[in-house]
Amino acid sequence: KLSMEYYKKTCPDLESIVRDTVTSKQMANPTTAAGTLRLFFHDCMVEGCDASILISSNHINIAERDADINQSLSGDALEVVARAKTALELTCPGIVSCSDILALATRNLVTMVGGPFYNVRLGRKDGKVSQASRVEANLIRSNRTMEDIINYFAVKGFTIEEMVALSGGHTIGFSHCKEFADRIFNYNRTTPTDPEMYPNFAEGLKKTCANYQTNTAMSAFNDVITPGKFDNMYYLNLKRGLGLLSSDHALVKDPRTRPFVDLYAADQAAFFKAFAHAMEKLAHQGVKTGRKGEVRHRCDAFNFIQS
Ligand code: HEM
Ligand SMILES: [Ca+2]
Ligand SMILES: [Ca+2]
Repeated sequence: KLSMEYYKKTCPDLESIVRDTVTSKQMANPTTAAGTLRLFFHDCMVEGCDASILISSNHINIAERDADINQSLSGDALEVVARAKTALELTCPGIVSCSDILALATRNLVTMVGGPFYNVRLGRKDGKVSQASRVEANLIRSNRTMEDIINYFAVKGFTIEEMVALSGGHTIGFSHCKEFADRIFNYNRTTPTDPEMYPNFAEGLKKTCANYQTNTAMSAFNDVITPGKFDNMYYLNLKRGLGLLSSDHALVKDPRTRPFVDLYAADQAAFFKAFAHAMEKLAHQGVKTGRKGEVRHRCDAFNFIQS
């Protein structure tokens, strides 16, 4: 359904316009790459890769962006897509969908910070539904069991190996303290801190997050060793007790996921190959073509609501 040549005639400069926009944004704001990767994941898992995540709420609709789990999505990520859209509307107005822009921007940003290149096929249409109430059932929280996480990804069509590879997205970016506070302050009745966390790491996190309930912006890097570089350090960290989220650490505990953690920790090329493959699959999740969607004029509003 999707193709590499989709905009070849109608917008031949698409790739270079997206590349230029993304490069200057990432250089000015180095957190853009991680923010955009997470934005893309949250888009594709809810209504498919259709830019439903980019819609703003208005008086008649509470959009996905306003669901609790999406409150922490990156403003820089939303902005890089909006900037690319503005540039594209000047060159080829009404042609390129916001969902294709997000897919391309994500790939370029992952590659820019050191991750693998993969092909992004194009021709997605933008969705006409974006409801906050449909988000929670389609995304998963880091405090869930590995059983739940495996099942969640299976329902979306991903194998255990693909899930472990996609979790490697946490090799970049950060998490707010509330996402892992239970692991350091409230682990169980016998100990406040997960004893499987590397002690100095846990101590550092406790300091960073000491006032997290009042200082809600406090956060920690997902990959404490190479937070800005897309590499396999995430898996090496997991083996040393340096995983941040409960769902990260659970990957080394569960016998179904552990072999893949070991493989990707030992072999970055194997991780890159698996990640690239899984991202291509993610990018095809529930895509809409033809009349099932539209090409938005602006990424934060449906066409039919615009005056
Ligand atoms: C097991 C499923 C997953 C869970 C439970 C999970 C959970 C989380 C949580 C709680 C955060 C922190 C959000 C914040 O506090 O701002 C986060 C951040 C992030 N996640 Fe995931 N995630 C999962 C899978 C993925 C996947 C599949 C990707 C992409 C391939 C991904 C990419 C990211 C990135 C890049 C960040 C950092 C965002 C930033 O720095 O702005 N995650 N994730
Ligand atoms: Ca979506
Ligand atoms: Ca890293």
